[in-house]
Amino acid sequence: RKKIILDCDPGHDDAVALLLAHGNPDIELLAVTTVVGNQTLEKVTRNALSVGTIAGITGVPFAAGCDRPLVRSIETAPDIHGETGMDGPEQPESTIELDPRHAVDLIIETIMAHEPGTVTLVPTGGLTNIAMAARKEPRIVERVKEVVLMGGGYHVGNWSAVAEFNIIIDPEAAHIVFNEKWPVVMVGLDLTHQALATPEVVENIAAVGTQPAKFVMELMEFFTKTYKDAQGFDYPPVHDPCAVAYVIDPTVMTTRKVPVDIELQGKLTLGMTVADFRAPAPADCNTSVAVDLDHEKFWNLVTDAIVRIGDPT
Ligand SMILES: Nc1ccc([C@@H]2N[C@H](CO)[C@@H](O)[C@H]2O)cc1
Ligand SMILES: [Ca+2]
Repeated sequence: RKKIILDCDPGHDDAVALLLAHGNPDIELLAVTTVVGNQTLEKVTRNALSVGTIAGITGVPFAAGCDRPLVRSIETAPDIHGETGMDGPEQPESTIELDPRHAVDLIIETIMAHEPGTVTLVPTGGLTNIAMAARKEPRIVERVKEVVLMGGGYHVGNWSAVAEFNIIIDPEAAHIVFNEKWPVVMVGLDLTHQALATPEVVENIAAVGTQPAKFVMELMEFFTKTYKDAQGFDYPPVHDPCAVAYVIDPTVMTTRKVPVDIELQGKLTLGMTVADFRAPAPADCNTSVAVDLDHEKFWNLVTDAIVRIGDPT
């Protein structure tokens, strides 16, 4: 099984990523950590615990991390995720106790406790916790198998013309993560904008008929409305589970090995993930970007995970 740490900011799509990671039999979820992003740290942490409760996740530590970016001030996304960060469904009170450790320490301890090259880091929010972990314990960089992150976009932006939310809310953290010597797979908007929750997709999930399925359906109803109002999409792109899907089955998408660096100075381009497609990629290039999604295979993974979760509560 593939061991992962999910660092997230739930977030409607982070919630689906967590359900996919928990439900898929090939993934061993070692830890769930939260970071400020879609909403404040307090709100996204409450949301993560709610999803864990609904999914019946036990024996997995949940820890909260950084409550603001390394340098810049907090920027949240209530226009998409609402005031709670996961508006739409009723949220149960959590039955999961938050781990007392800081997320950065839980990330470090988890990686150092497992064989080198066996733990995959899956960030689906801003990269503040990941950057802090690499600075506090540089040895995690050569031990991590790979970093598979939802973020960026080589030709697409959503928080500016050329920058994506997870990167631009903490571009200094992103610069650290993309420039460490670990392998980075960037699952950006170019890919995730193909992961649309169409009515057919939502119907297939609703047909599972369980409480978690109902929860996802209600998440998607809200996400559909806000994505339409705020970004003019007919159907919402469910970004974060794409990163988990890649870890489960890399053939669910195509990738290109290209150098990627983060713009920190641009007036118009701050937070842009600048990908250099000029061939050939340098031999020491440790970054790749996701290009084409196998839509059918992806949504089958998500629906299958929800089926496997059953009705735990
Ligand atoms: N408009 C908008 C803002 C933030 C996000 C969140 N950031 C990433 C997509 O930009 C995902 O991780 C998602 O949780 C999605 C849409
Ligand atoms: Ca997210």
